[in-house]
Amino acid sequence: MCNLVSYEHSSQYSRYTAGAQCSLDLVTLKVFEDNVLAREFLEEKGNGRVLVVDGGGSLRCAILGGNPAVQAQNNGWAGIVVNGCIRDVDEINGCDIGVKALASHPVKANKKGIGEKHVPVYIAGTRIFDGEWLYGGTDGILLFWFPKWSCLFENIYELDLRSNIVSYQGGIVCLLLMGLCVLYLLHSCTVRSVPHAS
Ligand SMILES: O=C([O-])CC(=O)C(=O)O
Ligand SMILES: [Mg+2]
Repeated sequence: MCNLVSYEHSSQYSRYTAGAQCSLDLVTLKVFEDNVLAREFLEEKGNGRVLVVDGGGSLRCAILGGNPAVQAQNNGWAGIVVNGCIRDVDEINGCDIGVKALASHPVKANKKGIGEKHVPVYIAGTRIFDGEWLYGGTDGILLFWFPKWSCLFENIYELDLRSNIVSYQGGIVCLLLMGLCVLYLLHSCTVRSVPHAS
């Protein structure tokens, strides 16, 4: 297990957790030691989204630097989660966006533009899908399977970028509830289909 360090502007992360707005849909990106696609994303309007960059956990160079982080702030992104390293940490900490990464590294990444956008990624034991919703806070990150209803099911799963602890408790409760609903529906149908003996 790797130690994940949190680079975050605390006010931003308290903004993530304040009020159950459920408004932070995430965008996924899979790259390896290359920062071009992340920069491309952050040049777009963020509209309060969070960019989740799976850099394969590489600790050999930084796939996010200060320039794109500033751009992300100016373009209205809410945060960036990096399964890899970042550089220009002081500049990033000065930005009013939440950034979480594994560590910092002074070396720049490649600029070949290789990677995949909007694909499922696997970070800290958790599969993360494009379009899911995310809350980031100083305690870690909460992800929600289905956006519109996610407010109803807190803690569907938790990705803690400091300790790598993933909690499925809420998800299990949610699955049990759904299972009970299915059983109830099946039971109702069965009862209705019994012919009257008269
Ligand atoms: O220029 C780079 O590749 C990385 C960097 O420091 C930045 O984006 O600010
Ligand atoms: Mg820089």
